Amino acid sequence: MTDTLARRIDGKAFAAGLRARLAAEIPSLGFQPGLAVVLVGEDPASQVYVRNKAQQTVEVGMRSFEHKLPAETTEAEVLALVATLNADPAVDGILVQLPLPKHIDADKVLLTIDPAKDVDGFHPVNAGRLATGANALVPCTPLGCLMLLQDLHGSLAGMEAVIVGRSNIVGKPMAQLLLKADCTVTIAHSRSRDLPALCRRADILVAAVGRPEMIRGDWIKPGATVIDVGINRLPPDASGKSRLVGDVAFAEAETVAGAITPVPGGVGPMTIACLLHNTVTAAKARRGV
Ligand SMILES: Nc1nc2c(c(=O)[nH]1)N[C@@H](CN(C=O)c1ccc(C(=O)N[C@@H](CCC(=O)O)C(=O)O)cc1)CN2
Repeated sequence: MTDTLARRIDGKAFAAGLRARLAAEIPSLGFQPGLAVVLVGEDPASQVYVRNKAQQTVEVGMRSFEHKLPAETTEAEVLALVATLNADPAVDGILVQLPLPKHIDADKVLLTIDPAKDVDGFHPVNAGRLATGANALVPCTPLGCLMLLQDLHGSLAGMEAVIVGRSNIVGKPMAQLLLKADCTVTIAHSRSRDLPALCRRADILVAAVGRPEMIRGDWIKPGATVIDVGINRLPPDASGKSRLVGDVAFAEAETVAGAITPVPGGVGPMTIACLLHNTVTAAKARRGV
């Protein structure tokens, strides 16, 4: 524990700055990039995220195409919609909001998206490009984490990074990005031996496990930078209020860490800002700009 509290990394402000830079760039492109977002079903959190995506897309000066489909939509219908969007010249980016209803195979849907329009960066072609160091569309959440880290530290070369979580959406691409930035990278997970000791090695600790407040203060190396990707809504307390917490026990962690992302207001807002960034990247690449 240290006398001073960790610096709070303000993802909300950084995301606003990124959106402002995109809004300034878009009029000079000579064309208007378009983003199509597909939502299947009525998951309340997904509805909010999709609404925010559409609103922010328009705010930065791009075209937004929203496709809201009922929960009983068949897999074949979703695949047909993706095929139509692949062929639509006004659409530069396609995002299918996750999670999908259980009767739809998400991997099959993601595989159908044209890799050049895959602004989520989830298609195996983009995952492979990222892994081999080629130009790729990079998953938005880890890209946002990298931007925050580089803004804070400049070069990350030589730093010891530990990522807790091995998902295709966050853990694995985060590891590739940090490796590319010359960090020494460990991916830890639920079966890792002595997780607290592994975490204590980290100059950069990325928590992406989806378990509320699992990473405790005494798992953190004094002065480390902690990036909390978790967004967990706790059940309502006695007063009826529900609270959003990360995968890190924030009150403990901020007495040990050097810098930390809060939840909310840390990594979350970067996800949508990076989606807009990826759409502009995809739009330029499709036109050879
Ligand atoms: N196709 C995708 N599906 C999902 C992704 C994704 O990147 N692509 N990520 C998440 C959800 N998500 C965007 O889709 C997302 C999550 C959280 C936030 C955010 O700004 N969170 C706020 C808090 C919001 C709240 O109050 O609930 C914060 O952390 O400050 C934005 C986007 C799963 N699906």
